Amino acid sequence: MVNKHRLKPLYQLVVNNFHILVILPVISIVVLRKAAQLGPDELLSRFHGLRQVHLFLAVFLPFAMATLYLIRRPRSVYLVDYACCRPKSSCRVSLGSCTENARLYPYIDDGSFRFLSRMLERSGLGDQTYLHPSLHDIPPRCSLSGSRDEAEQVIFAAVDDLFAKTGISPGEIDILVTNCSGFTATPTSTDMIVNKYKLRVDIQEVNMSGMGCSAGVISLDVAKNLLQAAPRGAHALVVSTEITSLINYTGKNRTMLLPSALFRMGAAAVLLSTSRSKSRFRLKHVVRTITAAEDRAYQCASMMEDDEGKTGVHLSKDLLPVAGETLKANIAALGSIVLPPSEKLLFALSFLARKVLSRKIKLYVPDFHTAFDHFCIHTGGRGVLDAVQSSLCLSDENVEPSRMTLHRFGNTSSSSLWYELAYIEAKGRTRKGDRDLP
Ligand SMILES: CC(C)(COP(=O)(O)OP(=O)(O)OC[C@H]1O[C@@H](n2cnc3c(N)ncnc32)[C@H](O)[C@@H]1OP(=O)(O)O)[C@@H](O)C(=O)NCCC(=O)NCCSC(=O)CC(=O)O
Repeated sequence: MVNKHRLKPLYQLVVNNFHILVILPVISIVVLRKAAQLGPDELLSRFHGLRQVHLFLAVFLPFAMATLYLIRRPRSVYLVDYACCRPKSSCRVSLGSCTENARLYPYIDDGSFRFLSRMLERSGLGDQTYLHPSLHDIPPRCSLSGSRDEAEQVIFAAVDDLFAKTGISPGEIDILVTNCSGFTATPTSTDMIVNKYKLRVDIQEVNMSGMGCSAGVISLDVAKNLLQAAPRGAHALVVSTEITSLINYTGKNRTMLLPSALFRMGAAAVLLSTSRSKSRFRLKHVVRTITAAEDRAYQCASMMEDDEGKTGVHLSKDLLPVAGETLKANIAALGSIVLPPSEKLLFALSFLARKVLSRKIKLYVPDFHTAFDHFCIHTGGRGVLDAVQSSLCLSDENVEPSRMTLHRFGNTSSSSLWYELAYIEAKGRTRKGDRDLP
């Protein structure tokens, strides 16, 4: 019997190197046969027959086209370094203390308490995640000043660390992009950073809110686009965070109780540049997939009031399937750019077979290990990680950085992928040339 595991590397070798293994030899054979048919005298006389203008065009045109391509292609964007906030140890909360506190909240009934404690148990969070001190109180004290304090704590800790790591001075920052879904105060978090670090008056700043965990990657894309339009060597500072202490839901709606079991304090600061010097990573592709046009996707995570007028964040049960479908669409778009021809061909064949032969034929799930060495999957909750692992056929080792980040830091929303990258690096798993999927 043919061993599938031995056959696949051979198949990949042939398909991925088709041009070297097949096309180049075929062209060489055709050219050599033609040359042999003509003979050396005929070849020489044809060569002498070439006019200077032909030779000039043969050399100049490819050279001119290559130069034009190099001038017009978008500048590469590099990730100089990144830093993740580790909140003060006084902010640490164990699952036990979360449960004990919840039992004492005056507004929580038995049903809500049982649900919350079960969700805490099943969430995938460990005993060392962080919440702002205002949420340690019984009942929690949620206020604008508390949230501003949380924002300052996590953002400044991450940015201080980044400046210290990179040795860059605040005056060298040209672009500032921040994202935080729930906390949108005036002055904004970008102004908070400008004021604290006395950034230049002419920096370009963008402050994004309400965009959830996806905003981390969207911020990178915005910073990348701004950098490509800025003078060469410019620097962009991207700060991603979620502030947990603005709202504490006091109602009984389960979909709105769930966030308090999952979301935790955290932030990451990232320095990007179009200069390669001192950079650690290259930002290769950013693919956005926006599904807000569909009502089900639009409504799956929203800040709202329940029937009793109590404000909270509603996480619909549809969120998991919607996230799965969106991820699939996003990966398909990304896959068409990054996957090797061997995987694209298998996918195309399974797609054709499904269309032409039978709908029972399963679509081939590409082997993403052929395009990526590490996976940073958003730590949405244990259920999110389980679903992504099974739909992308990832190994336990692939999702370990996400599970460990969820365990250690909880769902820190848009900053979670940087904590995962930090985990991968701390474990010494990255090598030069590795490719990461955030
Ligand atoms: C919460 C979980 C860890 C629970 O794990 P379980 O294995 O117990 O899950 P389960 O599916 O069996 O569900 C257990 C019980 O919880 C209930 N349940 C599950 N999801 C619910 C929801 N969204 N609202 C209300 N109830 C919910 C189920 O009905 C069930 O109740 P019963 O047993 O009574 O029938 C998991 O379901 C999970 O990770 N869900 C995804 C959480 C999520 O939406 N994350 C994304 C956050 S947004 C985000 O991350 C983006 C951002 O940052 O902006």
